[in-house]
This record gives sequence, structure tokens and C-alpha cells, in this order.
Amino acid sequence: MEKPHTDYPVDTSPHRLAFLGAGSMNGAILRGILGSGVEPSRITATVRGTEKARDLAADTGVVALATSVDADANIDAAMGADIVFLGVKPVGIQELCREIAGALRPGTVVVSVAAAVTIDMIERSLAPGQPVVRSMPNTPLTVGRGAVGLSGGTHATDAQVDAVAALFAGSGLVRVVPEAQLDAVSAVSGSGPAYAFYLAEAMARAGEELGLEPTLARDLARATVAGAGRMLEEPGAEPSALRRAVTSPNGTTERAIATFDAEGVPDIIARAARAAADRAAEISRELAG
Ligand SMILES: NC(=O)C1=CN([C@@H]2O[C@H](COP(=O)(O)OP(=O)(O)OC[C@H]3O[C@@H](n4cnc5c(N)ncnc54)[C@H](O)[C@@H]3O)[C@@H](O)[C@H]2O)C=CC1
Ligand SMILES: O=C(O)[C@@H]1CCC=N1
Repeated sequence: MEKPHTDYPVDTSPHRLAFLGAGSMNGAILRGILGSGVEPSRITATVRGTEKARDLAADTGVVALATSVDADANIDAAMGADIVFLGVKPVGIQELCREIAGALRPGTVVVSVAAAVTIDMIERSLAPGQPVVRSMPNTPLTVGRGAVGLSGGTHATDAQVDAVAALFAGSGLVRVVPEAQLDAVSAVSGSGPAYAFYLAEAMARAGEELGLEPTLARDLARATVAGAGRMLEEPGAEPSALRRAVTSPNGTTERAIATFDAEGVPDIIARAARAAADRAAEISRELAG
């Protein structure tokens, strides 16, 4: 895999890893980590169903266990690990913590990738003193182009936070942030890939409305969003400068951008991100009971 745009030291440790709930997000992290050169033999993953476990093992070479046939799959995977990634839905995180709590060594680092589940909730569901890192990753990690915010818990040492950051750094940009900022990180980069895909969908529909054949419209939109994203990775790239370079004075793009501005698109994006962050806070309150 091409080296990702990252300035964090990349993992070179022999840590053994467990991915409990290897669905969309944990699966993307797992694939990103493998793509950065970590050996599959260091990784055990769990999912609910046997078919998914079989596909994951065949696709990645990791040991994949299904909780539907092995009730102790999470415990077995967690027991042998130095770092455990929790990738189930927010509502299942605390139950999963309680399930594995007794299987963890005191130095095992528990990394949550869940939105809205606070470090305090996670720590209270584990043995006292267990190191916890709360992260907000995104799915482009799977292609080595992720963005991750993370915060260390009460008992996580700087070295443990660094070890988790180093694992993510092989497949994306990593920033350590105060926990209070993680809902905002979620609203920008956690959910953000969906905003970019939404834009590609809308551009394809617009192309169709302008008379392009549907496949052509989709292909053009996809290549354009992907190409623009690639340009943003160039050293010193600035979105506003790149946009201006496309926008000829009194040309076609200028009319399109003026329409976005007149319709309040920047404000709509800000409101959408606010809604995402508010929903994270709402889920936290729901989980706190
Ligand atoms: N999908 C995304 O882009 C992002 C998701 N997240 C977080 O990731 C977490 C998972 O979300 P997704 O990956 O989208 O969901 P998902 O449904 O794709 O993945 C969850 C996986 O966990 C498995 N699972 C459920 N209960 C289990 C258990 N008790 N033991 C073992 N495996 C179990 C399911 O079989 C499934 O494969 C959520 O907490 C979400 O907030 C965070 C950032 C981005
Ligand atoms: O939609 C969600 O709740 C998760 C968190 C960020 C992206 N996906």
C-alpha cells in the first residue's frame, strides 16, 4: 500500500490484536492495519455469524471466530491480545466490556471505536485500572486514507496511547484530542466519508438530469470526487486554492459556486454536522440511562 498521509510514527511493535465485532468500521481498521504491513497472524477477529467469519478469514488471513457458534469467542480473542478493538454498535459496548473484563490482563489496552460511548462508561464496565483509549476513526482507513481522533482514558499511559496511535498511523492521519472534542471529530471525519459519497450520488443524479446516460454520470461523479480527494493529499494543498483554480472568472464553475452560496450550502453543511454531533450527545444520554 502507498504510504498514507500521516505524520505519526507507524507501528513496529509485536503487539497481538483482537477486533471484537469486525463489521464496517472495525473491519476497515483491520484491513488498514494489514495494509500497513502488520502480520495477519497477530490478529484475531470476532463477528456474530459463521458466514461473515469465514469470509473475513478468507479475505484477510486473520483468525475469525463467530459468536453464534462459539459463545466464548470474544473472551478467547481478548485473552490473547495486548490491544483489543471494540467495534460493536454503541448500545453493545458496555455489555461487551463486561463480557471480556475478566479475560483481560491488567496491561491490555481496550480501544473503543464507538460513537457516543464515553471513556467513563467504558472504564466502569471493565476491571478497575484497565487502560482505555476512545477513538473516532473512519472507513477510508481500509484504503490507507483514514482520519482518526483519539483520547486516552484515566489509566492509559502516554506510551499506550502512542501504541494505539501508531497502529492507526499506518493507514491514516491521527490526532490525539480531548475527549470533549470527539463528537465534533465524529461529525467531521467519522461521518464525513458519507458526506463525500452523498455528494458523488447527487452529482451523478444531476448529470442524469442534464441528459447523461446513468452509468456515465455515475462514473464521472465517482472519478471526480476521488480525483479531487487525491489532489487534497498533495503537500500544501488548500481546498480554497484548488477550488479557485477550477473557477474561471465569469465562467461555468463560478455560476455553480454562486448557486451553492445563494442556497446556503455552507450553512447546510454546518447544520448537518451540528445535527450529527447533537445525535452523539443524545446517544450518550440514552446510554447513561
Ligand atoms: N461505520 C462507520 O463509518 C463508523 C462506525 N463507528 C462506530 O463503529 C461501531 C460499529 O459500527 P459499524 O461497523 O458501522 O457496524 P456493523 O454492524 O457493520 O459492525 C458491527 C459488527 O459487530 C458484530 N457484532 C455485534 N455484536 C457482537 C458481539 N457481541 N460480539 C462480536 N461481534 C458482534 C456484528 O456481527 C457486526 O459484524 C459503532 O459503535 C459506530 O459508532 C465509528 C466511526 C465510523
Ligand atoms: O453513523 C454513526 O453513528 C457512525 C459514527 C460515525 C460514523 N458512523
